[in-house]
Amino acid sequence: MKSIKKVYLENLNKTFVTTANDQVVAVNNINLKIEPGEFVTMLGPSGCGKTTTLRMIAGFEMPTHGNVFIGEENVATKTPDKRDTAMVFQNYALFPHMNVFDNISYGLKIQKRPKAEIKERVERILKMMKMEDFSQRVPAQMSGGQQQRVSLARALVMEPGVLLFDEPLSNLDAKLRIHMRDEIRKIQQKVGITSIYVTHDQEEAMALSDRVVIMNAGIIEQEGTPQEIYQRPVNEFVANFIGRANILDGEIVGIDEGEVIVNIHGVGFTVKVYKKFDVGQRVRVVIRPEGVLVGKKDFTVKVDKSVFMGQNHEYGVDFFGSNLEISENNPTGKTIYKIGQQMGIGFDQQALHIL
Ligand SMILES: Nc1ncnc2c1ncn2[C@@H]1O[C@H](COP(=O)(O)OP(=O)(O)OP(=O)(O)O)[C@@H](O)[C@H]1O
Repeated sequence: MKSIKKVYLENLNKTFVTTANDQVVAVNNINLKIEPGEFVTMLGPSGCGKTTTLRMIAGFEMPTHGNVFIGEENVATKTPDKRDTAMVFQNYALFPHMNVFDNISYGLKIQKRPKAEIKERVERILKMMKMEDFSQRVPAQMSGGQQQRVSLARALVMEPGVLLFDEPLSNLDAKLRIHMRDEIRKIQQKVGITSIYVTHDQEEAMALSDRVVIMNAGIIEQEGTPQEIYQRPVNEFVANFIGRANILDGEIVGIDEGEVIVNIHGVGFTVKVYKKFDVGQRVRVVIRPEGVLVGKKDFTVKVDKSVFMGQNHEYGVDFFGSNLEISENNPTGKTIYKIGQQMGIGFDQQALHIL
């Protein structure tokens, strides 16, 4: 395997000019460092600029301005073949008339590698991906998941410094997506290759990544480990985009080292903080549905929704005129509250996060 490369995007911008002569800022001066061997996912709503960013890394799109470093080299204006990257596409992009072996070996043939080397490399990848038995099949004789594995093998066989994924699992059904994402992660860790992955599926991003980059309207809202993004979102956009979030009004009423006391509708909670707050400051507080505790006495609320989901019981309650979502884990043997009933609740202080 050749060297595993770092990637650095510096003030990267892409402004499209439409046929009506409107300017669309798809990517707005983003900066991002990706370490060698890291698996980074770009996640965001439709139109946020994640695909355009990936395509600028691959060389399918030229930046309006800014730089793309792959390793030490600035490749911003180079064609895709002059960059040390390989891409796995959403639609697999396999040659329909070629069998698996020929699809995987295509890039190496273009590079005019010796026949024996091609055979050895393709067979090694097929073995690693447990696809030896498929080598003579053509794409039409395989399932979507199998075709996507061929597409991944075709990228890996080139031994690129960076592997790029453009929503590779979107065309697969839910069960296969989970299986394939586990497989992608396993293979990526085995090979140790730097990987940049684009998706709009937050669960996929959390399951795959060392680091998640949340994009919105051409900018990066937050980057961090899946835990950081989920537990410590920097703003309401990120809190609402990743998982489900209840966002409550509160007021800082006390400050101690690394902690504050926040008053939420008359009840004080001690919360760990990561930035400076002042006494009297009005704040927004995030609590995930699983951080709301059923059976506590801090607040009495009325149940509007009560749904048994197996692993958890989902409630919706009226909390001072707004809806509060509650997810009670492992409901077996616990009291089930029905719509219209009163329920006592509290908040897990460790799960409260002040924006
Ligand atoms: N060739 C183009 N000409 C004009 N505008 C474009 C072009 N390509 C993309 N855009 C615009 O740039 C913005 C970002 O698009 P991009 O495809 O990067 O978003 P995305 O986050 O990948 O969305 P999706 O998840 O829907 O693919 C969008 O507003 C899109 O309409």
